[in-house]
Amino acid sequence: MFPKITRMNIVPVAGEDGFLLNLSGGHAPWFIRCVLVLEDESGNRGVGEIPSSEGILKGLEQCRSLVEGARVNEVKKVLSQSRAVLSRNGPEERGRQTFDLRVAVHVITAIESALFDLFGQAMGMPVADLLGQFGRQRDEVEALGYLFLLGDPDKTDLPYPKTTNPVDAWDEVRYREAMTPDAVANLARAAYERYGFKDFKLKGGVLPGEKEADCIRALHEAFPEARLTLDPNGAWTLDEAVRVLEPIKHLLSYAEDPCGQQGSYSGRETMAEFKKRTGLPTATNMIATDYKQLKLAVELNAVDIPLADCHFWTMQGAVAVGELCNEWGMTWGSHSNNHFDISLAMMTHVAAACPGEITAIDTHWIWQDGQRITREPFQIRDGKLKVPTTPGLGIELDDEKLMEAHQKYRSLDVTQRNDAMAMQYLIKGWEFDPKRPALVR
Ligand SMILES: O=C([O-])C(=O)C[C@H](O)[C@@H](O)C(=O)[O-]
Ligand SMILES: [Mg+2]
Repeated sequence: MFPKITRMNIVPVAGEDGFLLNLSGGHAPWFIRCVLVLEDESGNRGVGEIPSSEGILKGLEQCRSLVEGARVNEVKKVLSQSRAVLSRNGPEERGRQTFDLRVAVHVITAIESALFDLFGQAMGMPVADLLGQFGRQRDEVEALGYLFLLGDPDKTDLPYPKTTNPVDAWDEVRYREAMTPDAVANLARAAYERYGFKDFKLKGGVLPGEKEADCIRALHEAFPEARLTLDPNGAWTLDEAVRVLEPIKHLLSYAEDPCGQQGSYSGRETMAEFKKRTGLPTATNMIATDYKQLKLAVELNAVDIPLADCHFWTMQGAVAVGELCNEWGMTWGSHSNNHFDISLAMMTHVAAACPGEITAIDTHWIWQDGQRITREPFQIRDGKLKVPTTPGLGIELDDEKLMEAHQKYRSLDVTQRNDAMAMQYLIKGWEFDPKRPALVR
């Protein structure tokens, strides 16, 4: 008999973040996540990490009675019951922010991750080996260097982290203003030195498009061999996207959400048109975020690289997208938001189980590196993450660090990401506009 789950702990947590800029505004000095910890009768613990919001915390509570008392091998039963309960809350929208505002899919993922962690431990198998039709497909997962334009923290009175004892170039640059092509190339060099990335992505949707194209030119000059992409989160109109990216298309491997919903045209329609007009492959974490959207995106030939982040596709869902991509001649990739080391492990296992050639996964980890809630966070070396061979997710929770992160959450009095708050220090009264780069006001 497999052990029963005796306890479900829902632990909202917070960590430190820099002044990272994007279409939604500027990151606050903190980021908010939710950790789910399941304990079973044999004393094992399983964990999951997702974004946090009041809705998500409530959604997890709604599933408590389905999880507690279940056996650790009842993964599918618990997940389908949870799905049914959550569906009664009504339909949900991703929204137009750079981040996904849905509840149910995140709640399911937290439960799924913690259950697979426990089930894997009971079976003596790593989660990657249990996922998808084929299990583990690789022992190392490539990650990309995820770069951001950075606001000047000294223009705010917010408690942004400061580096006191830099150990390397990355520590020198990660919390300082970076608004020029040179500064972006410097970030890439410093990140390369520490992590060995072969690919880079620049978060756009901040400056006028042409200025961001100049940053790509600087990145190419610094790393002529690197696969590069620019992601304005759909801020540009179709014409703007073509105008900005056509001159640098030979430097880009693909364009991520260059345009999106525009007037009466859907994001899938404008992206399909963008692909026709430029010949550039496209990636998205905005217009193919569930099966219906993915079907429409494929029918319209709008997307080459669905960035199926397990946090909003579920772990099994993300691998299913990877399997479809492999069959349909598309390329699987993963999006990310700020995250702790549990999510890093979840994304690594998921990417390991996707068959065929996949693209380097996004991770915000480089901005959080040094913080942890597990004893030994996975490391990025030579641009890669090793997929563990130990049972479950292969991580061990550090209770003291978890409590520290929870105390930080409690001290903040915020329950959800809000990038407008910090942005208002740079532009008084700043408000989100999905069709205008953050500093174009
Ligand atoms: O690829 C993306 O769209 C993201 O990583 C979305 C995130 O919300 C990003 O914009 C951020 O962290 O500011
Ligand atoms: Mg994106």
